[in-house]
Amino acid sequence: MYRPDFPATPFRLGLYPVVDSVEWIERLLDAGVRTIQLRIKDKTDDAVEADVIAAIALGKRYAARLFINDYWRLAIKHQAYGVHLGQEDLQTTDLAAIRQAGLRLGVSTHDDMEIDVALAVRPSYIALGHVFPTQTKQMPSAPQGLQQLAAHVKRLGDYPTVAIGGISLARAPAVLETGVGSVAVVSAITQAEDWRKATAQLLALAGVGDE
Ligand SMILES: Cc1ncc(COP(=O)(O)OP(=O)(O)O)c(N)n1
Ligand SMILES: Cc1nc(C(=O)O)sc1CCOP(=O)(O)O
Ligand SMILES: [Mg+2]
Repeated sequence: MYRPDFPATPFRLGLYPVVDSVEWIERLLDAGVRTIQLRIKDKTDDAVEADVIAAIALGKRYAARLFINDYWRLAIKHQAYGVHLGQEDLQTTDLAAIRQAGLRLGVSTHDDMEIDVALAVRPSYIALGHVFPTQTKQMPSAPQGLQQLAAHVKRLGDYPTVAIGGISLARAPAVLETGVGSVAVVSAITQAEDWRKATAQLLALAGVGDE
């Protein structure tokens, strides 16, 4: 069986909001979230560096697991807890530098072949998406659905996993029933009528993750 070749995360990362600003990071950490990602798209490193520094500082202040999406050089430079990368990023990233710097690595996957690629990298966790249709990101593939998610979770055994894509409060219980270690959400929190209530309800279902 495969084991991570990057620093470990707990199997259960719990509720994992993916957000695009330092303001959201601070709000959600203050609301009790302990696994979170800063996902700012299509900017230069220079343009996002101040936000990356601020997000990492907040992650440390709240003893949270703060992942930086895409900007792996900045994540290393400022010592984030971890980095999240997509499949296409794997070809252009210095993975050894991330490992040597002691950062955790999460990798996106969307089917069995992408899981093979991810397992070859032996990241800290494997993200499984998109489970349901999503309005947040244009996806080239079809939603995998709960059955396929459950099959992936079973295949991966005790490898840490994160489900993402179209996960709402109503759908979260069925997602968690697959045995996946974490649910990552964007719109279920950021587009909620009452984000505090939505976060509290999702935390009650998915938890804050294990130590
Ligand atoms: C937890 C988690 N899972 C998947 C993704 C998607 O990452 P990626 O494929 O790199 O796509 P972008 O988010 O960069 O558009 C994620 N960010 N987080
Ligand atoms: C950023 C992202 N990555 C996905 C993947 O499948 O890799 S799905 C997704 C968007 C998730 O947003 P929401 O919770 O609003 O559906
Ligand atoms: Mg990415």
